[in-house]
Amino acid sequence: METGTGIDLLVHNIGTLVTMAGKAAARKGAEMSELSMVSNGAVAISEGKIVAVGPEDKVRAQLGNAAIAEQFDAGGRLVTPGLVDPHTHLVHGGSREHELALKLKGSTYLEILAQGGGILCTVRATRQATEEELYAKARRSLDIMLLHGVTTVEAKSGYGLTLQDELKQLRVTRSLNESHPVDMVSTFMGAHMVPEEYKGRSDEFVELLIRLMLPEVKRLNLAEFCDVFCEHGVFTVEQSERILVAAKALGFGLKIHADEIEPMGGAELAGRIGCVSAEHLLAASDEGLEAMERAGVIAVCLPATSFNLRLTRHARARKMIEFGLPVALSTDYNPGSSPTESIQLVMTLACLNLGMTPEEVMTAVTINAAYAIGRGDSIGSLEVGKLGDLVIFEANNLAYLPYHFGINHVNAVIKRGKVVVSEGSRLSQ
Ligand SMILES: N=CN[C@@H](CCC(=O)O)C(=O)O
Ligand SMILES: [Zn+2]
Repeated sequence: METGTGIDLLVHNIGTLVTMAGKAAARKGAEMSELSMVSNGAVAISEGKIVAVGPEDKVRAQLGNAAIAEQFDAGGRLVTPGLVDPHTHLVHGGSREHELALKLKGSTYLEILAQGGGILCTVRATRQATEEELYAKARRSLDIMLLHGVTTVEAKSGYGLTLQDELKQLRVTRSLNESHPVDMVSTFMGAHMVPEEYKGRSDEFVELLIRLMLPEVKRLNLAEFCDVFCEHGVFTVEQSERILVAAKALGFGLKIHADEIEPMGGAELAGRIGCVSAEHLLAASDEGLEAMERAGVIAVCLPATSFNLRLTRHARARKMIEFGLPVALSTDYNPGSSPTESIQLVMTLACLNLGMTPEEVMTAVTINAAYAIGRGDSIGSLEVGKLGDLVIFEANNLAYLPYHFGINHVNAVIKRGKVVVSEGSRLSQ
């Protein structure tokens, strides 16, 4: 640390500090269990970034006589990097609680969709909503995410499916990024569904996406990634490839909802065209997972979705880790298949249903999630130069978080060096 640098915030008296410090890449295999933990730790933050981190005595020695503007006593608690939610459908109109009764009567997700419900129901509600209404609803969900320890969120469009309605969703994400403490990463997902007005003409809609929507979203700089729902009855592998290859040529990073329900070859496609991440993957083949591993694609598993869809099959996270794939976790927050903002619930489900250990889960919601949205160089671990994004948990060990489930363990959240949640439930913005 440079002598004379003033410290804006010193977080001290940390019982267990999970730094996630390590190699500058997504963690795979046994690396997913290496968390670089420190006992009796401290973190010093200046101008939003970490300037010193480690055992408290060493951090204090490093700070020397530097002025410390504010101190935060962590009270011996567990402190981790700010959690990262790398896959959400945050901005949308309406809700779909009526689908619960259909589900209980045995209707599947794809059956509800084929009957004009599901995503198409939310498309109608999103088209009807004003930008202000969408903003207010998404902001409430973003507050809940922050209260649960999430400091960076990816958000997809895909409930507009016309240029104007997609841009409306994307502008809401941009406004949230500008006005809310949580940092947003924006993804264009015009290929979330074929809209009703293009029923039976999906190739024409694919052309519209490629010729009109993608270039316009790029021109307005409203999204960094492009995502496609590659699934039976939605977009084929061939259509998904055309859209993603066009997006790549425009400079978008690529994501794909792959092999969620039916084995389609989506994981193979993700490897072939170099997606940054592939999501869901419940039905992905061994060959698909190997193709992803060779291309360095991050597997984003969404256990709240398989739980909520009452699926007996889950993403094969253990196999993925064995294959050397970096695994990330996310809520997949959306009004249909995963109406929850709670990343902490996801952490429990990842242990119980995917067989991941608490250490692997922590890696998956921090550093690997950060790499899944292209932010591995600035968030996801507590290292000098990275953002001062920290969560103070009402716990003194890692396993306690997934073990004691269904409640919010957050005591406080620090975003870019500012205390934005304190005493577990107060938003101090
Ligand atoms: N599978 C596709 N898209 C979302 C669900 C969206 C919805 O049902 O509204 C998902 O990732 O689960
Ligand atoms: Zn999704």
